[in-house]
Amino acid sequence: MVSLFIAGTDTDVGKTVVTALLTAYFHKKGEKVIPYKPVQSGALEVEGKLVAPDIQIYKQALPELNEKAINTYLLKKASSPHLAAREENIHIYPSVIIEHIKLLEKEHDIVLVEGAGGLIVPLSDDGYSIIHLIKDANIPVLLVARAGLGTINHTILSVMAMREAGIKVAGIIMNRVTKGDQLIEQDNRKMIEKITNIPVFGVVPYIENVEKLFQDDDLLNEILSSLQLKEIRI
Ligand SMILES: Nc1ncnc2c1ncn2[C@@H]1O[C@H](COP(=O)(O)OP(=O)(O)OP(=O)(O)O)[C@@H](O)[C@H]1O
Ligand SMILES: C[C@H](N)[C@H](N)CCCCCC(=O)O
Ligand SMILES: [Mg+2]
Repeated sequence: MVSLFIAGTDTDVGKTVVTALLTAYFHKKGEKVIPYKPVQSGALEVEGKLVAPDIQIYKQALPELNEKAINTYLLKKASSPHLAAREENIHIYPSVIIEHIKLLEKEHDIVLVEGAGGLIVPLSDDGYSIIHLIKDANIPVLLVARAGLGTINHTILSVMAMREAGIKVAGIIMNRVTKGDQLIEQDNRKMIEKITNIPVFGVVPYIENVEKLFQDDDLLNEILSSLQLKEIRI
């Protein structure tokens, strides 16, 4: 039915953790939700097989996920997808990804599409990037941003780029990937909301052991209830 693109201000900001949290949230609400990682670079080798690291986290939130249905391009090099694809003589076709999103939309209430890195991350040598894919797929964005020092610039630049591209930004979720100065983090949230006029739905706390998060229902429910996810309008 509907899709939400989980974009980030950078790589390693927590798009996967937020996608998995949203998967758990919508599943608990009884929605038929599916996360989709169209392009995964930095594939992991597990028992001689290449697997997508992000999907391993999704499966902690929703164990019954079929990996083949939620990843289209699986690339070895832990780099920008355009380089990883070039290294393997693979071409990433946006049309293939968009078609797959439409197929998933037919079978689910909500599709959560995770990007790769930040917004201006090329998928091919011609510079076609994640932001172009979002525009062509015509999907609203939930932007994931670090909570700490440096995020004001990254987040507002990302919002400016999406606005210039005519992309709808549904909201922002900030993420404590590190334990930083709380005064800075609280002020970051206020300044970002004030300057962008986009709601920050909440701040994901620093999680001591992400691997165990989805087995700890109390912690999971505590984090989910601390985020104003009911405010997300798709
Ligand atoms: N709130 C948090 N507390 C502690 N660690 C976190 C938190 N959020 C993310 N991490 C850790 O930070 C790293 C990067 O997170 P994640 O993989 O979600 O980033 P990403 O934006 O999806 O990266 P990519 O661009 O590779 O997809 C991971 O090791 C993850 O476990
Ligand atoms: C390998 C990494 N974990 C991501 N999958 C891809 C990040 C691409 C970042 C490109 C860039 O901004 O320089
Ligand atoms: Mg990720």
